[in-house]
Amino acid sequence: MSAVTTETETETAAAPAAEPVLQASGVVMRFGGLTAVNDVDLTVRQGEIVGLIGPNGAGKTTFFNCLTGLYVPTEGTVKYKGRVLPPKPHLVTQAGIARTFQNIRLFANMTALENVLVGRHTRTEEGLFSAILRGPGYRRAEAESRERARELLEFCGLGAKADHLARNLPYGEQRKLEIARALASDPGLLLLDEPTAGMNPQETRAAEELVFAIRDLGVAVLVIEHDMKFIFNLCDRTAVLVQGRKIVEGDRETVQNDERVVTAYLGAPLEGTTAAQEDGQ
Ligand SMILES: Nc1ncnc2c1ncn2[C@@H]1O[C@H](COP(=O)(O)OP(=O)(O)OP(=O)(O)O)[C@@H](O)[C@H]1O
Repeated sequence: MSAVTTETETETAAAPAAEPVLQASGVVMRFGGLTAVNDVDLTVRQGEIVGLIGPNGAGKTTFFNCLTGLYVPTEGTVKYKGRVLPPKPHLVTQAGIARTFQNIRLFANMTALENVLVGRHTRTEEGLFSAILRGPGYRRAEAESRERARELLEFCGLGAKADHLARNLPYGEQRKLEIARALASDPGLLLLDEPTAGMNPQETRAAEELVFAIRDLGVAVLVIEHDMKFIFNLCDRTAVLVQGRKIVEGDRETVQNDERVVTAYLGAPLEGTTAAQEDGQ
């Protein structure tokens, strides 16, 4: 190789070194006699969008809860950027993992901007006294937070809705607001739990673009979805959970052609497969 390295060569050489952002190893979650998550390993690397699919009750949300400190796994470890995560949700957020929920959890009587500001608090350093005294440090931090919150609303397509109450936003926009709020904590990894549930097809396509844009910001994404077309359009890799176990993980072809996956979905071809083939993908 020549001594002069072009930018392209540098990028190509750097690509295989993408660091793991998330490393879940041997994660088990038991509720009494029920093993909801059974010995699951999953790695998400910098720059990746990874899908997590599986039939209802497969353990997907429980696995998310294990990653975000809502549950302490019965067994196994979860590392973020090489460090074992503390099993407390606010510490996980502080470490750099943000999430959205399957059932939207916004502050209904607060504006869109205020909801994003709430998501920002883990990144503001002004303490209680500063807040009470409202000194220059506090005012500066607050102004910066507001500016960042407005940027995030703009980024998520909600720039014109900053002053609307969350409860008055259409469902699809509430989902986007959840994403804006999650991004406010400046995560390195974003976990999305069924981000397109209740969205119409146009909103779903727009959500796809938003997830690509988030990845392009340098945020790795792990997404649970039942919409297979969404998953296969978006994800570099997809893992399939069935009855708590990861039965397969790979690219679109690997997952779609795996007989165990087809069987798990009651023998029906995976939804989205036909559309994808028609697209010639
Ligand atoms: N807190 C809990 N206590 C007892 N059982 C639970 C608890 N949370 C989840 N479960 C059980 O664990 C299993 C996995 O549930 P989970 O919600 O993780 O599945 P899922 O794949 O996310 O399903 P869905 O696609 O329907 O959201 C289910 O049998 C569920 O009833």
